[in-house]
Amino acid sequence: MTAAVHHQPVPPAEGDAAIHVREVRKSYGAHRAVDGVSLDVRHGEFFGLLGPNGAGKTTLVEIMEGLREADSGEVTVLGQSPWPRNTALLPRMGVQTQSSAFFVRQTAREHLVTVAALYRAGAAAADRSLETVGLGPQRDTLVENLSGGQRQRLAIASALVHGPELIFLDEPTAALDPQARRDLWEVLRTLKGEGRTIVYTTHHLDEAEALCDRVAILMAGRVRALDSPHELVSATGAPSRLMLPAGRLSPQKAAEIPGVDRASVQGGSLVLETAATGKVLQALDALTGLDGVMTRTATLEDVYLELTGAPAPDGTSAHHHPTEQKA
Ligand SMILES: Nc1ncnc2c1ncn2[C@@H]1O[C@H](COP(=O)(O)OP(=O)(O)OP(=O)(O)O)[C@@H](O)[C@H]1O
Repeated sequence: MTAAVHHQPVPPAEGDAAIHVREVRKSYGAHRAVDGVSLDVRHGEFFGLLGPNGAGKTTLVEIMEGLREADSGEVTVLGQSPWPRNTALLPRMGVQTQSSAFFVRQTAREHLVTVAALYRAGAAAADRSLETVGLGPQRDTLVENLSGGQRQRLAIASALVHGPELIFLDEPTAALDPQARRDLWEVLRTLKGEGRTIVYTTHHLDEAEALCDRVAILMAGRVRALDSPHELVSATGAPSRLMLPAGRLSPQKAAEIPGVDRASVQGGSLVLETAATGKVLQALDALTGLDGVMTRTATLEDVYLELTGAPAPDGTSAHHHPTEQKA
């Protein structure tokens, strides 16, 4: 894939958020899929939507995209209401979903040219998008003969072909091999660099941490946390782990080091959990030296597991994670 997108950069937007969501609710029968969500996505922001299966991510995104009507609440996208279906918004938005439809009897390029034409964009735009997602070599392959990962890239190219200022991507890397995944990250960073706003649904926490300016973690239809990955990780109580070769120090002795919360042997390593990494490293240095000692600090995945693992019957957080976004 090439990171060069070559579409017109988006002019800097002023003022209001790209997406404004207030107290949005949507039920299917008695089931509250989205249960009072409020959030803003800023212009030019790379915004991640995370949460377990069934948390309400797709429902919320479809409401933003104008594909679904909310039962109540307020939604504004690029300054307009997306519902009832707002055709003025379509050229400004790109949407990739898990169930993207294709013209399977066409080649990859023909498919993209067809999609581009729907937006009054020319064949050159189709060619650019093909290159952007690394499908140049498959341009003349029938869509029905593309691999799963290649189809996924074609879906992404279809979402980008008209140079939209707001892009919705739903698990875009789900079927990609590790190299294609990293390549797509570069493409996405370039899109962001061009000033585009990206709403990104993913189950890959490493991806959210590497790409997103802010993430919202949804659970049972509610926002359980919303902030930058860095702030969420800083605010978490998840410990850092220090690992040293087992046998160098007994777990009992390690547990006595001030600041060590837990010491256990896992595989060939002695693993120390601590919230006071510096202090424990100093003590270890004096006891055994630091050769071969590895540290693993808390990640967004730790935050996510801590949040989503905890029961929340009333939807509030038992932890001290910020649920209010900073303006
Ligand atoms: N059309 C529908 N009719 C009835 N129930 C639905 C419908 N769509 C979704 N639901 C239910 O609403 C809840 C939220 O679903 P949604 O697809 O929004 O979750 P999600 O966070 O996108 O999940 P996943 O990570 O599995 O894609 C789920 O319990 C789901 O079963």
